[in-house]
Amino acid sequence: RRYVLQGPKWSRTDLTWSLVNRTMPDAQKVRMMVSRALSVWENNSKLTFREVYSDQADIQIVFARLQHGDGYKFDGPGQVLAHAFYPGEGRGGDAHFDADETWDFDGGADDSRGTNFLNVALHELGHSLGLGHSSDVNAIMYPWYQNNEVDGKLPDDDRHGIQELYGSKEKT
Ligand SMILES: CC(C)C[C@H](CC(=O)NO)C(=O)N[C@H]1Cc2cn(c3ccccc23)CCCCCCNC1=O
Ligand SMILES: [Ca+2]
Ligand SMILES: [Zn+2]
Ligand SMILES: [Zn+2]
Repeated sequence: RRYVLQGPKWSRTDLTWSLVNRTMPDAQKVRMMVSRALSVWENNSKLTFREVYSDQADIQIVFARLQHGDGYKFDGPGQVLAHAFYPGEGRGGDAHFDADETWDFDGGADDSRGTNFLNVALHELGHSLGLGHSSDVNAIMYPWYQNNEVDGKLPDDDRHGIQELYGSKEKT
């Protein structure tokens, strides 16, 4: 067990999410990738996710740059790529992505077209669900970005972490 369970967890398993920057370029690709990242967590737990178009969503997805109102300012291109808040009311669960990064929303296997948004979204949404960082270098929750192909399969350490929080899917 290398992952860290970070305190609070959601008291519900049916959660909602919403993309705040609805008119940003590539908004459709962003929504698709967020949905793919959430289904990876959904497939390995009892959690279910539903997209809503409201700022009342449990998990708000935000693209912002530098100072953006939460005291954790971003730093321009590179360095910190994103951050997220652990489960809770208000900004709890929200995931913020640095708008100054060159994001690749098409799931490129190398970083030739930019930083793989799907990988970063998987990591941030892990925090949104209550997972801290892992010392397992192969884990999604490892604190350093790596463009590792996850197509659907969650590394063991991350799966153990999410199942400790929210159980595993009923064996059908
Ligand atoms: C895991 C990731 C999706 C989210 C994490 C932040 C995080 O944990 N959010 O929940 C992140 O951005 N980590 C930095 C950590 C980091 C690496 N370096 C840095 C140089 C300066 C500042 C930070 C870093 C060395 C240079 C590479 C910089 C580009 C990649 N950046 C990182 O890997
Ligand atoms: Ca940055
Ligand atoms: Zn923020
Ligand atoms: Zn992190």
